[in-house]
Amino acid sequence: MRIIPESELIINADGSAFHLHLKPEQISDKIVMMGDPDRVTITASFFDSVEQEVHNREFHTITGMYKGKRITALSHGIGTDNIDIVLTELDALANIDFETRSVKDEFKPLTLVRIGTSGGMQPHCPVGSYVISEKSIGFDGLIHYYADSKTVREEDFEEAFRKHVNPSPYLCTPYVVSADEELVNRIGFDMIKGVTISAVGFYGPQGRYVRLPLADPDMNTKIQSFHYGKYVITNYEMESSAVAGLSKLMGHKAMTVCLIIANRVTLNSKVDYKGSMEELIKTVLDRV
Ligand SMILES: O=P(O)(O)O[C@H]1O[C@H](CO)[C@@H](O)[C@H]1O
Ligand SMILES: O=c1cc[nH]c(=O)[nH]1
Repeated sequence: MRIIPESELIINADGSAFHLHLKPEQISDKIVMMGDPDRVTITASFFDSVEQEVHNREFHTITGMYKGKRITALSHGIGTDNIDIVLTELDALANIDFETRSVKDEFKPLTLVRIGTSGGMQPHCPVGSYVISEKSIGFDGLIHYYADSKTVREEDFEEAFRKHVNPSPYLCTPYVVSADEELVNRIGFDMIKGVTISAVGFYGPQGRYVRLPLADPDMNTKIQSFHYGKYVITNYEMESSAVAGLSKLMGHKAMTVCLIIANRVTLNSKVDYKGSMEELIKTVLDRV
């Protein structure tokens, strides 16, 4: 039996996971996740009762009951680097015995749904629409740090994308992963399904030119014209690739659904999106 050293999985003095500050009994196996800590408060406002509320850094967690289901709402902050922390600690909370520091005999699968905001890359993903990341293309490179990424990556799709977009060799090699099919069909049956790019930033890495000129000003034109079978790239956000990829490697079910708050084709955006976000959250809570 492997004992995981203290330095590799840091457990706080109160028995909680290092960053999330959560103890194993404080999370449900149904988890909804979002970048914004305030979105967790909004999510919990729909709960019938609240059992736990924990804050640390950008990680805000509330566990409660919603229509007879125990659900955890948790904020992950921005970026796939945060997803590495959140997914590893959630998986540890579910599947590692914090007393013995060893992997439990029985695997506990988690269901993880990220409810995010996103930028639409096609005319059929206007501001206000809900887009499911059926597949994600990670520009982040996180998955390449873990063994067996080949088992969850879609290499033919990756190759076709690389040929079409011809990314600079200085960037991470883009990887392609799919969300959990059953979850996508259950939660997103009436929503737009597409392919999402998880970028490593909001501005230059998503082709936004504010003051600094871009290294590849044609990147978004190439992305918008890319086709692979029935698939086109629908939207940009910053976490879905790592959520889908790490969850698949760990054996959990995961998907991302986003509210489109900017459209990069029509060049418009909406900053007052609270109502549409509340509707999306309630829909996910009903279906998860
Ligand atoms: O609204 P959230 O869930 O944070 O998602 C999107 O918004 C942030 C950027 O503004 C990134 O985290 C991106 O993925
Ligand atoms: O354009 C957008 C909007 C929200 N989040 C992103 O990452 N990009």
